[in-house]
Amino acid sequence: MDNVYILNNIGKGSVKVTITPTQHKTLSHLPKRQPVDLAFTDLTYKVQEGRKSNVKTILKSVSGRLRSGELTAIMGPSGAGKSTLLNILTGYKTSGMEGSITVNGMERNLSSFRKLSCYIMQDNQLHGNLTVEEAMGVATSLKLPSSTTRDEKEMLTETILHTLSLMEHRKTMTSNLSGGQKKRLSIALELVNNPPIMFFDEPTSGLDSSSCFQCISLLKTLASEGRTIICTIHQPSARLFEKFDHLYTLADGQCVYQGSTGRLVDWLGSLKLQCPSYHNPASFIIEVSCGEYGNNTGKLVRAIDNGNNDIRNGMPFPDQTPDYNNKKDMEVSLRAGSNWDKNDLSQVQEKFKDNNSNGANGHGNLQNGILQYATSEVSKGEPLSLQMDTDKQDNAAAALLGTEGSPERYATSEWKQFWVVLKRTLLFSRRDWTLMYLRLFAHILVGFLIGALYYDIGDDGSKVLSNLGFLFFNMLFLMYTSMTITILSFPLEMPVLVKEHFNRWYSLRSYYLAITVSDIPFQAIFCIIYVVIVYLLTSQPPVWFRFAMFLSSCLLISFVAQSVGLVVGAAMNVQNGVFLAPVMSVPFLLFSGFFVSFNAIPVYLRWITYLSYIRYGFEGTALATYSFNRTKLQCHAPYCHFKYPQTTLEDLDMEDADFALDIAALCLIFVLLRIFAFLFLRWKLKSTR
Ligand SMILES: Nc1ncnc2c1ncn2[C@@H]1O[C@H](COP(=O)(O)OP(=O)(O)OP(=O)(O)O)[C@@H](O)[C@H]1O
Repeated sequence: MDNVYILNNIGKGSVKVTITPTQHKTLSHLPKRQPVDLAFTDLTYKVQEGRKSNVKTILKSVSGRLRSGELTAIMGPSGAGKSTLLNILTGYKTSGMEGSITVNGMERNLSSFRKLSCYIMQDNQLHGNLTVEEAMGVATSLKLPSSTTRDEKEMLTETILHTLSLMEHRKTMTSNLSGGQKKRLSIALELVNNPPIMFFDEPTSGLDSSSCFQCISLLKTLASEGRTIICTIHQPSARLFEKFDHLYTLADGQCVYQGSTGRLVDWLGSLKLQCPSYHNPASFIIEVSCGEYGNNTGKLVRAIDNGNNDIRNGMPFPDQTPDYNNKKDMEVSLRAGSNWDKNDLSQVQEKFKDNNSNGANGHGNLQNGILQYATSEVSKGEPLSLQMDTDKQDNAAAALLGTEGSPERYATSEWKQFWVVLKRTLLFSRRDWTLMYLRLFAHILVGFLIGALYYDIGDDGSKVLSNLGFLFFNMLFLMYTSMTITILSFPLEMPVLVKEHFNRWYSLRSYYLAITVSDIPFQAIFCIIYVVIVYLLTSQPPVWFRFAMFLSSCLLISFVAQSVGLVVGAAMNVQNGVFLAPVMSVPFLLFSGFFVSFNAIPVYLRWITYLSYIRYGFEGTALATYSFNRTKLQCHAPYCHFKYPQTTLEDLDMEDADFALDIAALCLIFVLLRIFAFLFLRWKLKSTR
């Protein structure tokens, strides 16, 4: 409320002055979401180490409560298990885990949970070739339902950018943003659909102290609007530490402290661990956990029962799980608003009691975003459920029960996702100098070089062997250019894909289809330019149908090689891919029919020729050049052995070869490789988790 002051202005009577308190930047245009509390009980995480059945226990039956409206720090010495705990809570890691994780008192359903949460990883995982505004455009297109209008999306983008102080950088390429700005952009992108739970892996890493403070202040604001904000952090400064509401500390995979940051020193004092005056409590708890004051881990773990006990009363946290087998409980929960107990203002106040001492704004700050919704509904004095239509009740029930995911896994249809990712990839390609202009330049340059080397040999009966060398070189060039560019560029996409796919921006299918389709037109244009140059300069038969056959063989070879690049890029990293792909191509080159004709290959090795896509391409271009009753070639030498094209085909063992079969084989290999690449990609996504 505005404060009105009456000031006496000497000689002119009184003047009324209105002082409006500074407004917090708010996120009032975000979609409304329900607040969410997260609890975990007896969480154990084990990994298999080495080949032998050595099992390493990383998290040892830890428990904890992470509440909405609070900024929680997960701290601990290096190797204590912070990242592991975060990965498990986000659902990023699922195998090897035991124990229970509940969301608002209900057993977590991972599919529903991933729609409620977002995970912002340590390295910002942003596409460098987009401006801030474009990146936000992609996020709003993918993360908001299609029913959202363009104006609404723009307003939302503006609000978020304004709140996160990125408005003046909206035209800046993300690659040119500072570390702190990149971090804020990562948050801005995920804020689009207003997830009630946000996880951050070391959000302050790589930032200077001022940016660290800004970043944590921002997280604090997000939390004070009702979100559950959880982040791992390495030893924050005292000023930064004060910003956190809740602290969860791990040592050697066990919980040594869980509670408000304000109570930490007293709690440790009660266990005879006095924090020296003027010492940063955050450093002190880490030092204690590291054993610098003796071995106190066991004592701390027991005092808090490994995270089971509430330090406020030393008692175990109450069990919040409602009995949803009981239909009545379920009805009561939905109807009387008990499912959203967090919407009960009195409970919100209760929750924030602990933080008021800690400088938190309590519910005074909860005007916007999540709790605005909650409190406004309650303030009307009606139970929330009475204001929900039947559909909403069903959805709420499904989400709570976790028995079935909401019918829509993603905010938009797969067609829309495909279209948005395709447009984004085309934009990158246009802006990527290496990908586009260097490739174009290479095709033109090599085209003219080959044209000059094999100039006018196409119709010369004495130079047929050179012409076959030219045909083989075409295969080699097109194969390597399209394969290596994919091997080099595709793995770089992986971290962004992992983040965006995990945060439910799009399905892997739509992403894969979009990137598969996006490079085909460019590859086709480069290949056509190259083929036109070499075909004309080397004087291959000037017949349209032969040119079309020649071109289609070359096009298919480059598409197939690109697919090989995708398979390799999806299955391994750049270093391995760049070495292995050319090495693996050697057998295909040897069995292409250029070095050894089919009949000369030992019978037991002939099967390899059927797998060699180079063979089909080489055969296709050879048939386009010498088959289909081509008339005899010119001969400017005393004797031309290959004057008759039929002789060339006989020497190559291609007299019975079928061009249609070559094309069909290339198409089949193309489709199979694309399917393999998809399967590898899916496996890679799972295995990185
Ligand atoms: N897949 C794995 N195989 C073997 N050990 C693992 C595996 N994953 C994690 N660890 C071990 O588990 C322990 C906890 O790892 P984690 O990354 O969670 O620690 P952290 O607390 O985040 O450390 P830091 O602060 O240094 O990042 C470490 O000792 C680590 O070596």
